[in-house]
This record gives sequence, structure tokens and C-alpha cells, in this order.
Amino acid sequence: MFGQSPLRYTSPISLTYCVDPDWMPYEAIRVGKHVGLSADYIHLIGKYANIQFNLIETSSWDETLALLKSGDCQVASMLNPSPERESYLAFSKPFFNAENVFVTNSDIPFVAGYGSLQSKRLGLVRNYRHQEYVERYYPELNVTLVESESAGLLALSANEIDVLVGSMLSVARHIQKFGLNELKVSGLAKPHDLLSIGLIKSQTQHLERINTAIDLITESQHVDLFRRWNQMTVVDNTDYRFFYISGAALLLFIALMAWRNFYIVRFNRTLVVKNQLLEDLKVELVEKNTQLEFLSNRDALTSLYNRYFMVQRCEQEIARLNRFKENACLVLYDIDHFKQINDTHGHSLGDKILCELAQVVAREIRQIDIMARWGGEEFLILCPQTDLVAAKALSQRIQSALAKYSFDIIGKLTCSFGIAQYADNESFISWFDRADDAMYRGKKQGRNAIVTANSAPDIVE
Ligand SMILES: Nc1nc2c(ncn2[C@@H]2O[C@H](COP(=O)(O)OP(=O)(O)OP(=O)(O)O)[C@@H](O)[C@H]2O)c(=O)[nH]1
Repeated sequence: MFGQSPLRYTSPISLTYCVDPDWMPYEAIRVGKHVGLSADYIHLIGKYANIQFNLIETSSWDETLALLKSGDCQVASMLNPSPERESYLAFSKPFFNAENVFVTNSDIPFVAGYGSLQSKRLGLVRNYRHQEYVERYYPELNVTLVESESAGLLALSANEIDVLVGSMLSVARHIQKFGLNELKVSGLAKPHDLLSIGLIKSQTQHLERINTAIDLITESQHVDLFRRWNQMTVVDNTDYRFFYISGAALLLFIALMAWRNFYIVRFNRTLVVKNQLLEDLKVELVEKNTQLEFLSNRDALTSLYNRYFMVQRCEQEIARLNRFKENACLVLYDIDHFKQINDTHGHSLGDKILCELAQVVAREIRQIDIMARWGGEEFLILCPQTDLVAAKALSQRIQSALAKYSFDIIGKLTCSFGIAQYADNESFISWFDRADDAMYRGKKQGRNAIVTANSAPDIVE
């Protein structure tokens, strides 16, 4: 898998090295053999730098660090620089970048950074660079040290800690390996890993040889190695039921609102039409009522007030007269020999003559006078604020108007008039009867007469 590269260093050298025995996929010792990503890099760098790396087996990272400090191990195959480590190691160029992550149980949705972990139990691998980092920058955090990332993940699973910091590739591998599916990556943790080779200070002269070898590693070789050791499977444990239910509820709500809106718009339209209809009906009703009022008060043939209305109006006038002690007269007039007109010219001409007469007389009376067709060819005029002299003058005016007027077909006609002035506290019947009596006396006395009726003897003109 590794391509051949020009060897600049012909004189071979030999160095002892140590690894983290439990940090897969970065590195580990399995059956006495160095395996993992750093094993491939050490092999490649050794080949390019002409260095024979001899593994010294350790059982923990602590032991590895102790052997490096004592000088028994001359090289650390893969580790991050840190201020503390720089006191006894020189570091090569970084040859592998990796993310560090916060791992939690799935009930913690997101970890924004160390600052958000105040109330949490934070797990860190003993002597990993993060311990040094947290002690320096976040000394207030509640830290629990674990022996390795795998031990930390098991502690997290057993709820002994709330959050563990580890390298993305290794924790992902351990989660898969142990089937810890309730755990998940909840955020990125600083600092970012820049993995290098560490050389003890007494061997610093070989650093250039190692850095040159690192430079010879091509991009495609880096990618090959990454792919070989990164077999991370992303397990999505998100419970989408809530989203589906919320989405369905939202859609249902929107549909209900749209349906409601549709019906409100339709209902409003119907309401507008119904209201218009109601308005039209109201107008029609007012018209009909006006018509009805007119019809109920009027004579259908002549359009004069009818007897019913006249009786009511006279009763009102009587109430007023009794209170204010004013004069008022009734003038009752009847067409002379009307039967002959009907008999000679027919009933329809008789009707026409009645209408013409109503118009001729209406022109002669005052605005405050009220005229009604009392029945047949008989008419009654109520004259408020009028004494006998004025009523007589009115009757004469009508008489002269008739004398001048020429009716259709028949030419001239005359009427007989009976006049009665209202007497204090008199009933309408009594008042009318006196006028009626006067009018009939006029008939008897030869017709075309104006006869007054009062407490004095009747005066015949
Ligand atoms: N055309 C027509 N005739 C009517 C109407 N109402 C009553 N008459 C007629 O009026 C006539 C009244 O006749 P009479 O009561 O004898 O009175 P007259 O012929 O006028 O005689 P005097 O009143 O005594 O002068 C009758 O022929 C009725 O039929 C009507 O609405 N139209």
C-alpha cells in the first residue's frame, strides 16, 4: 500500500518507541503487536527516514508517559503537543488532524463547550492532553478521571459521569464495538488534535529526519490511511415521531383553518346576499304599508278619505274643540238626482262624474279642511276653525264652481248642502245627524240648497 520514496538518509538508525496500548483506531497493542493508524504511520515514516522503530510494550498510557519521561522509550508514536509534554519531548510536524468530541447519553441534546458543563460530571482520560487543558482553562469543572476512552464510555453508560471528552474516531469505534447505542456525540471539544511524533529531548537531532519523512507522505496516502481506520457508522437515534406528529398536527391545523376560512367567506357571501334581500323586502314592506295605509284611509273610486278615516278624524277634532273651545263646521253635500245620471248614461259614467265632482270641490276647500266620500253620492267636509258664516260661504263657493263647471256628457249638476256648527260637548253622531238633517231638508225644499243647522231654527237659503 505504501509507494516508494527517495531515501535521503542512507545511514540507518534505531529508536525505541511506545504507544497508547488502548486507543483504537489511533493505536493499540494487540498480542504484543502495535496496531492502528499510528502503526501504519510509524511504518511509513520509518521507511522514508530509514529508522528502525522498536516497540516497547506498555499496558497503559500512564506507563507509556513514564517510560518516555525516564528515556526508556525514545519515541511516542502519536500524541498531541502540550506545554507539560514539551518539557521532556520535542514534537514533529503534525501528520494527522482529528476532532475531539463531547459524548453524552441521548437525553442531553447538545453541548456547546466546556463553559456549559458547570453542573455536569465531566469524564477525562487521565494524562490525555484534555486533562491538562481543562485544569488550566476550566479548573472549576467537576472532573472525573478515567483510565481510557473505553473505560470512560462504560462509565458514561453506567451514569457515573454525564459527559466524556474523547477523540472522534476512537469513541465512535468504541460505541460501535460495545453496542452503546444510547450514547451519542453531542458537540465538538477543544482543543483540536494535531497528532505528532514525540522524541525525547536527548534524541532531538533525529527530528529533521522524521519531519522530512512526514513531508514525503502524499495526500492520497493520508486519505488511504484515514479510510482504512475510520470505519465509523453514523447511528441516528433521533426520535422523529415527535416531528412527524407535530408536522401532521400542523398540517391538520392549517387544513382546518383553510376549511374554516372557506366556509366563513362563503357564509359571508350568503349573508351579504340575504341582507340585500332583506333590505329589498324592507323597502317593499314600507311601500306596501304606505299603500295599505292609503288604501285603508281612502275611497277606492275618488281617492278622497273614506268614512272610516273621517269618523276618526272628526273624533280627534271634537276632543280638540272641547279643549280649546274653537268653532268647527261639518258640510254634508249630496248630488241631486244622481240616480237619473246612472239610469240614463250608465253606472260607469256615474263613477266618472263622482270623480270629477271630487276634483271640482277639492279645488274650493282650504288646506286644513278635510273632505271624505261618506257613501254613494254623499260627501262630508270637516272645516276646523270655521263658524256657520264661513261654512256657508264655502258651500256657496262650491255651488258657484259647480254652476260654472261642465261635466262630461251630462253638463251641469247641482248638490244639496247641510251645514252644522259644533255645539259644546256634542257627540259626533249628534253633530253629523244635524248636518244630515239639514241636508235632507234642503232636498225636500227643492234641492241645490244650502241649509244650516244649529240651535237656532234652521235657515233655508
Ligand atoms: N255610478 C255610481 N252610482 C252610485 C254610487 N253610489 C251610489 N250610486 C247611485 O246613486 C244613486 C242615488 O240615488 P238616490 O238615493 O235616489 O238619490 P238621487 O237620485 O241623487 O236623488 P236625490 O238625492 O234625492 O237628489 C243611486 O242610483 C245609486 O245607485 C257609485 O259609487 N257610483
